[in-house]
Amino acid sequence: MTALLHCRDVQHRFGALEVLRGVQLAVTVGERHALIGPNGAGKSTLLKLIAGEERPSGGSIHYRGQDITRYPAYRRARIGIGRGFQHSTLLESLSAGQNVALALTGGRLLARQGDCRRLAEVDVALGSVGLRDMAPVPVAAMSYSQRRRLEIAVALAARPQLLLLDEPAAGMSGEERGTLVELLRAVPPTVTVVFVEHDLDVVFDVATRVSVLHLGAVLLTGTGQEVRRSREVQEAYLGGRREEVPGVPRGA
Ligand SMILES: Nc1ncnc2c1ncn2[C@@H]1O[C@H](COP(=O)(O)OP(=O)(O)OP(=O)(O)O)[C@@H](O)[C@H]1O
Repeated sequence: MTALLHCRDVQHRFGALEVLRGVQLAVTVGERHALIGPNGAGKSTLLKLIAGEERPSGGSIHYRGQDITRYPAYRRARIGIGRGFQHSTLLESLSAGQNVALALTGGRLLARQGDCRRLAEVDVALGSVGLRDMAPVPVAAMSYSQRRRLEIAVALAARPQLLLLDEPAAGMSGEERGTLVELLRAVPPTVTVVFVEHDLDVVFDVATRVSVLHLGAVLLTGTGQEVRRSREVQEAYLGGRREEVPGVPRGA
C-alpha cells in the first residue's frame, strides 16, 4: 500500500549534535503509529521535521506522494498535517468552545448569536473528547487532563488527515490515561495518527504499529507484539529489562 507519509533517509543535526542519522519511516492511511525510544533519541525532533517546524539537514519527507521537505509548517497544515503539542498552546482566557472555534474558522471567533453550523461543529468536536459540557468554561479553569483532551479537539477541528501528537499522556494519572486511550481509539479511521509516547501501556493499547528510534535511526518498525518480543529493542531501549515491557512475561 502507498504510504501516506514517507520519511526517506531523514537526517538532522543541531550544530555539532547529530540527532537523526537517516530515519526511514513509512506510515499508511489509518495507522496509529507510535514513536518510542530512549530520552534524546530524536522522537520530538522527527515530529517537528514532519510538521515543518524544523528543516531536515538531509533526506526527504513525502506526504501523499508529494515531496514536502521544503514546505513551511503553514503549507503542511493546509494539506492536512495537524499538530498537537507537548506543551499547551491553548488560549487560557478563552473558553473551551472558543478555542475549538478558532481552530475551525482559522482564527475567527464566532459571533455570540448565529453561525449555528459552526456552533454545532464545536459541540461535536468537544463531544468527541468528552468535553461537551465544558464549552463555556475558560481554559484557565480546566484541569490538566481536560486541557490535554481539549488540545486534541483543537487539533482535530482543523480536520487533519495526519495528526501528530507529542506525548499525549504526559503528566496524566492512571485513570486519565485510560480516558485518553479511549479517545485516541475513537479518532476516526480517516485520520492517521503519529504519536510520540513514553507510556508503553498507552502505546501498546493504541498503536497499530510502533517504530523504535535508537541512536538517531529506526531500529525496528512492527506491531506492538513484534516490538515487545524483539530482543534488540529490549537491549537498546530497556537495557535488557525484559520484565518492564507490558505483555512480556519474565523469562519469555
Ligand atoms: N532546538 C534544539 N537545539 C539544540 N539541541 C536540541 C534542540 N532540540 C532538541 N535538541 C537535542 O536533540 C536531541 C534529541 O531531542 P528530542 O527532543 O528530539 O529527543 P526525544 O527522543 O523526543 O527525547 P525525550 O523522550 O526526552 O522527549 C537531544 O539531545 C536534545 O537535547
